[in-house]
Amino acid sequence: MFVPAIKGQGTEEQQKKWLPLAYKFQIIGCYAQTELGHGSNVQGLETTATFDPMTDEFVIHSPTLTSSKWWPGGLGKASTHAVVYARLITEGKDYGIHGFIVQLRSLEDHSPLPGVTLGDIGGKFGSGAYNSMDNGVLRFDHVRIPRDQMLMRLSQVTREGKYVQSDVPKQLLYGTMVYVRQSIVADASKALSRAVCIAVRYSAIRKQFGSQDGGPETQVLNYRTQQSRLFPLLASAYAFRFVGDWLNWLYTDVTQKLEVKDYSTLQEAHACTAGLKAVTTSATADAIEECRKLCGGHGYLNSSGLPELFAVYVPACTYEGDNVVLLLQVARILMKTVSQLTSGKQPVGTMAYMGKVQHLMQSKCAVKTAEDWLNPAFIQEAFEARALRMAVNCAQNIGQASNQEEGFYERSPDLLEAAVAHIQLIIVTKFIEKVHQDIPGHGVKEQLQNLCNVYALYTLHKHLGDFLATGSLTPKQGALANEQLGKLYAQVRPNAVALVDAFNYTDHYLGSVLGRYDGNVYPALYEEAWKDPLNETVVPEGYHEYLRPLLKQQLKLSRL
Ligand SMILES: CC/C=C\C/C=C\C/C=C\C/C=C\C/C=C\C/C=C\CC/C=C/C(=O)SCCNC(=O)CCNC(=O)[C@H](O)C(C)(C)COP(=O)(O)OP(=O)(O)OC[C@H]1O[C@@H](n2cnc3c(N)ncnc32)[C@H](O)[C@@H]1OP(=O)(O)O
Ligand SMILES: Cc1cc2nc3c(=O)[nH]c(=O)nc-3n(C[C@H](O)[C@H](O)[C@H](O)COP(=O)(O)OP(=O)(O)OC[C@H]3O[C@@H](n4cnc5c(N)ncnc54)[C@H](O)[C@@H]3O)c2cc1C
Repeated sequence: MFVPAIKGQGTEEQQKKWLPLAYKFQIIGCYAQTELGHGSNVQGLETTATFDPMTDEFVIHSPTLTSSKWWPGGLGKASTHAVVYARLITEGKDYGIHGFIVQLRSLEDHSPLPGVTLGDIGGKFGSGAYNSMDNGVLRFDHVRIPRDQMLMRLSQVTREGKYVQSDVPKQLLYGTMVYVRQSIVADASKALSRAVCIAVRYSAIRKQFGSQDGGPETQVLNYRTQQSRLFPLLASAYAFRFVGDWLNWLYTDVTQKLEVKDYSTLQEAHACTAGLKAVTTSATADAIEECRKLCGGHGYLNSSGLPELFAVYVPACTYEGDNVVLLLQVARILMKTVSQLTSGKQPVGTMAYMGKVQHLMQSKCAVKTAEDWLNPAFIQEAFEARALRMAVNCAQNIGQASNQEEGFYERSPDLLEAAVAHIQLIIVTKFIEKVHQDIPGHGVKEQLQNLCNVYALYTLHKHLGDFLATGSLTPKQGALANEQLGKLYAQVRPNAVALVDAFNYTDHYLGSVLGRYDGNVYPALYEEAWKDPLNETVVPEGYHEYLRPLLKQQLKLSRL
């Protein structure tokens, strides 16, 4: 995040000076934005950067305990420098949050520079899983940096202390977060596909019940309940991969447009990265835990690989923007778009469907049979109608409040659901678009088509209440979707293992005795148990101190 911050907010001169140092690890940087008192509310940060025209320097200061920087990854032990976000004050005026490059530690002996207090914030969730990351705390006591270490692409402070705003939108200050959020979506698919690979392979090996005439028991993968829990997660792993690829394209496109001062897609990039980050990370965190349960008792062992994956993954719901806060950003943009519909302004990009408001508010889904749900046009329209109607309902309810802000506050739980519906529509749309493309490999397209339908119909089934409440579907059509879903699971089953093998993960990368490619699960579990440090001694350390006195007492009593 140090590098993208300098790339996005630094001038060419600043990039030339700092980036080569960072690339060659001659300096190590971190992204110091969040404070003890404020993370989500960036405009509420308290650290100050006051310009001193006498010395041509900024004075970086932490005025309160709550202004201590708190969380930056790499800050605790490793970083020599940070991009610090602070309130810029010049000529007695507060100009709000800006980025500054600040050296924290000596390049000679790594000791903190004068006026800098720093350290690690302590152990984190999951007994050690994420603790290889040194998340840090940082305080400044009037630390001076040269004026040219303010990141000056978006605005400048002159030698005399005049504040000058460039002709670029100030939201570009948040650009680093947009960049990381888009990368988190692709990473969600990676984490989810790891968990699913473990659960699918193990479910093909694990057998319970169902033995007839002394024959083999049933592979748990053949149980309909196992399929209905696992295959939607498999489909989600593919869905997030495709939407992640698309988001990466969108981000590249926006970046190219920004270079020629075209800011027209900035809002679209913000809404899509924020919303997709929120929906994919929440779904992935839940899915990893579901995969643990799908692996029964053995899933709870560290050697299954799932506990560590979960512990490392769950903070993704919080870092780079709390998921609820991000979805409310999407909701704000949805409400803005709905309010502009009457003025004739045509929505664009992923909001374009809202332009069909007249049709979608009244359309009736034409599905009559379960097979009809295999038609992507029906799926697409059902998701569009649900998302648009939820957004319009929210807008109408907000309109009845005494003022917009109050209405938004009161309706925020509904707004959250409307934002999720909009984002799920994007995921479904991008999956449908993907399977319409030429896909090489015999039969691959057909498998992806199945997974696309599973993702869409499972999402529909899970959120059926939304579809019914908005009148986008009838209860009968909801039941037909569920019927079709069951048939799709049966079609996915024969290829389930191949569909996770296709992720091409090595055993080393998976780190799971349950997810081994060769399926040799039981010998591996047995062998792994003997590696437990508790098994280094046959008689445990505490035996003489704690167990023996108890046992001897029992022995004495039994002899009486
Ligand atoms: C064994 C191993 C096991 C497992 C491994 C397996 C798998 C791997 C697992 C995990 C790894 C996965 C991924 C790793 C990849 C990367 C992550 C790595 C580390 C994470 C490091 C984390 C870093 C951080 O967290 S940095 C801090 C992040 N902080 C935030 O996100 C703060 C959130 N808050 C905000 O963004 C803002 O405060 C706000 C909420 C948006 C509010 O802004 P503001 O107060 O200005 O107010 P408004 O809402 O009114 O907005 C004003 C205006 O601006 C527009 N806007 C807002 N944001 C943006 C934006 N980003 N871009 C463009 N425009 C924006 C907004 O729409 C308004 O516009 P209008 O004025 O037009 O309405
Ligand atoms: C592992 C990890 C790594 C991190 N790395 C970095 C880093 O490198 N650099 C950095 O600067 N920061 C980093 N962070 C900090 C991270 O970005 C913040 O923790 C995150 O943005 C959430 O902010 P918060 O902690 O202030 O949560 P809060 O905003 O305090 O959230 C608490 C609760 O309040 C709710 N809430 C908050 N505001 C609203 C609202 N307006 N409406 C409704 N509900 C609301 C949230 O949904 C949540 O339930 C990291 C955090 C973690 C966990």
